[in-house]
Amino acid sequence: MIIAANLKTNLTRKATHKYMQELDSCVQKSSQEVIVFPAISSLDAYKTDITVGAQNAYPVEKGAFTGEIGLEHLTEFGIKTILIGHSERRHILGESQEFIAEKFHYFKEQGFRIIYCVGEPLAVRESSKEEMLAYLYQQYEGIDTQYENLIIAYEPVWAIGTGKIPTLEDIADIHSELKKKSSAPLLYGGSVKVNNVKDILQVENVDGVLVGSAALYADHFCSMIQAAEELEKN
Ligand SMILES: O=C(CO)COP(=O)(O)O
Repeated sequence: MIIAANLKTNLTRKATHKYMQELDSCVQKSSQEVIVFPAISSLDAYKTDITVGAQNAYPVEKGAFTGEIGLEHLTEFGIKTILIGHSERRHILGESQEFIAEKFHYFKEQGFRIIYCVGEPLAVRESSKEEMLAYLYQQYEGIDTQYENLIIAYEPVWAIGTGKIPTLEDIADIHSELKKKSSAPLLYGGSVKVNNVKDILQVENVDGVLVGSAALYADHFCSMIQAAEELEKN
């Protein structure tokens, strides 16, 4: 399974290096695919089996895009994995579906592994299932759902950072619908914690998790990796 951590705007460079060292010993004993997306200031060529990904980058090699990093800043560290379409980039930073699709196309052309995020806000969730699926499917516009290096992450916006998660039946239902759009590995994200990760990973069509706040502690994230390991062994 794919066990991914999105550290968002957390952990200094020094703290991230300590985090990666602590996590590396846990990952050595695991057959799970572990991906960590550190803060941009902590990108580095870490000596580890953990895949390091970029939470964001501008769809150019380099250029006049103040405040952004481009392909060459990722290549410097051997980074070939990127998160695209996260709800915080959509709803807080205002990235349009058109620009997200442009980013997707650019990093696909560079052969990147892409974790592509989709998810609905609460108001959409509370409407009909048809409306919710229509909203989610709009987030696939301009995206090559057959791209061989694609991973999808379903992250209901109302579950991110709230401690609330859909019922396991709802996760199963939505994941089965999303699998009709793409056979790519499909992760669940949104308030994944040590105490619910095993249940979530056992849901059909859940191929892993994308964890935010609970992954900020290496020991907590390690126990989630171990939970996935135990499930695969049994
Ligand atoms: O946004 C997320 C991962 O990308 C989920 O965040 P939380 O795990 O903090 O809800």
